[in-house]
Amino acid sequence: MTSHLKKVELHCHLEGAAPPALTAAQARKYGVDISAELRDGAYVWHDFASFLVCYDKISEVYRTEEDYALLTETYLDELAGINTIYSELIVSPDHGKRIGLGADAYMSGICEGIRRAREKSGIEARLIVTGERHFGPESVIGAAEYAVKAGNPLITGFNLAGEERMGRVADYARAFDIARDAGLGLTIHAGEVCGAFSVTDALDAVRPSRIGHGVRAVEDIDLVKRLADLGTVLEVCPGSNIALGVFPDFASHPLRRLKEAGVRVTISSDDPPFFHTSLEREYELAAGAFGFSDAEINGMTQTAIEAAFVDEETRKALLARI
Ligand SMILES: Nc1ncnc2[nH]cnc12
Ligand SMILES: [Zn+2]
Repeated sequence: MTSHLKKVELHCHLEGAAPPALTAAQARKYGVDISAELRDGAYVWHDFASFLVCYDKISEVYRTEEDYALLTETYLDELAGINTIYSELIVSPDHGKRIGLGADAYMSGICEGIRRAREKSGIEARLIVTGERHFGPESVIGAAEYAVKAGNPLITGFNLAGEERMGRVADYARAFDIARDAGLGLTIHAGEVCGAFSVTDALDAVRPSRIGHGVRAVEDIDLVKRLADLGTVLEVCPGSNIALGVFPDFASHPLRRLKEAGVRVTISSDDPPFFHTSLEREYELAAGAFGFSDAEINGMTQTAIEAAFVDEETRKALLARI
C-alpha cells in the first residue's frame, strides 16, 4: 500500500489526463462524434502514432476557458485525493491557438483550475509549455517564444513532446535556447519510442536537467553512466511504457536497473487514462512490480522535488512535507 505516502508528479500531459467520462460529456455538449476514439469508457488507439492522433482528437472537445479550468481542477483534485502535494502539468498553448480559443485564454483557464484546486487542498502546481515535434521546428520555436513572453509565473518549464521519430533533436535546439535564456527549466521527451541515440542527442543539443522517459538509455551502458554522472533526472512512466509496448512487461522494465546504476529516477503517469493507469497505480507498481521499499519510493519523491521547476522557497516547503 502506498496511500500513506506523499506523492509528486513531474510528467503528466493535461489533455492526456482527461477522464473518459468528462470527455464523453464534453463531446455530447459540443455534438462531436468521438465514437472512434472513445469506446466503452476507454480511449481507442493501437500504437504510438495512433495514440497521438487519438490524443489530438480527444483534446478537441475541450474548447473554452471554463472547459480547461474544469479539466485542470478535476485532475488536480484527483491527485490531491491520493496525497499528492505537487504536480507539473505539460500544456500546449499552441493547441489553444489551433482550436481557436487562443493561447492566452487556454492558459488562463488552466491557471484558474490550479487556483480552484489549490484553494481546496493546498496542492501546488506548475506548468511546462510543450512544443509538439510533429508540428515542426518553427511551431516549437513559437511555443518557446510564447512561454517566455507570457510572463506567467506558473509557467516554469519547457518541453518537447510528440512524434520522437520526426527529425533530430538538434533541429529543435533553437527553441530550447530561447527557453533556457529566459530561465525556464528544460526537459525533453527522449528515449521513449527511439533508442539511446535520442537521449544522447537530447543531452548534446539541449543540456536538459530532466528527460521525459529516457528509459531506452538502458541500451547503452556508457550513456547510463553519463546520465548518472550528470545527475540528469528521468521522468519515468512505467505504465505508459508498458501500454505503448516500449517494454513487454514490468519484469523487463529498466526502472530498477537505472536506479541501481546511479541514475536519478522519478515516477509519473504521462497520459493516465490513455494508458489505463494513474499516479496512484504508478506508486503501487513501484512498490509491487518493482519491489521498492517505502524509503526508496520516498527517495524518488524527494528527487522529484529536488528536480522540480519551482523557486527555492517552494522547494524547501515541499521537501519539508515528505
Ligand atoms: N507519451 C508521450 N510521448 C510523446 N508525446 C506525447 N504527448 C502526449 N503523450 C506523449
Ligand atoms: Zn509524456
